[in-house]
Amino acid sequence: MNPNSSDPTVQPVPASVVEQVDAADVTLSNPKTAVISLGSNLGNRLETLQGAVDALEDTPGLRVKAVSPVYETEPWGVEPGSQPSYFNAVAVIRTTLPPGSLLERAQAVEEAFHRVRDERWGPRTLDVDIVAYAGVVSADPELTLPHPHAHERAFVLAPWHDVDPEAQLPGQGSVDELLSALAGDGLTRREDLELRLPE
Ligand SMILES: Nc1ncnc2c1ncn2[C@@H]1O[C@H](COP(=O)(O)OP(=O)(O)OP(=O)(O)O)[C@@H](O)[C@H]1O
Ligand SMILES: Nc1nc2c(c(=O)[nH]1)N=C(CO)CN2
Repeated sequence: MNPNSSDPTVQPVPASVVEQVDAADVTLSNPKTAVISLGSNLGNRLETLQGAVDALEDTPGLRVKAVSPVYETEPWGVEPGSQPSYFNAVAVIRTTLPPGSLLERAQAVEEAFHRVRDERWGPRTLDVDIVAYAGVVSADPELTLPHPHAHERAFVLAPWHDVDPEAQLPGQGSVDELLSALAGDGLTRREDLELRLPE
């Protein structure tokens, strides 16, 4: 006899709960690769980018697998000369965090570096964007995947290409081709600077 069938306190688990638990198990046991873009154009830009890499590594369920070279870049999307130049880099991570939790962590790291949100594309101590999360494609404005501007930003594609020349931007094509289609102006690889991969 089924031992539960005579126990009135044991309710069947609703299918929706089983689905959620299964989905969580899949995430927990199955780390995903994600690409994070880092940018800074205020304060000590290199120190801030390194701090962000270290803070990401300090996140439970997240490992930084690669950090790109550092690029000095002209501010994109704003009046030329209206802001200081950026330092940009990308980090490739493996994580068991689902996308929404990764975004929360990214925003907490920005806040730790005193990021102030006022104007769109305004100058900032630190910007941490999720460029891509596994092959996920989503139009959710809270978390659009891949990042809605990634395909048109050489400051994202060039460092990503450096660490993964075969990379694909889900729904957009190869990073190599997307990068070739953009003028590489306003981007200088800073050979004299380096971000450390946390140990
Ligand atoms: N892939 C993504 N990565 C980070 N934030 C995202 C993403 N998709 C949507 N967002 C949303 O965008 C909002 C604004 O982000 P943020 O202030 O960093 O924009 P921004 O850096 O000024 O511009 P951009 O998003 O074009 O880089 C965030 O609150 C977040 O919810
Ligand atoms: N060069 C450069 N330009 C930008 C950057 C950035 O990181 N680098 N970030 C922006 C908003 O996320 C807007 N413009």
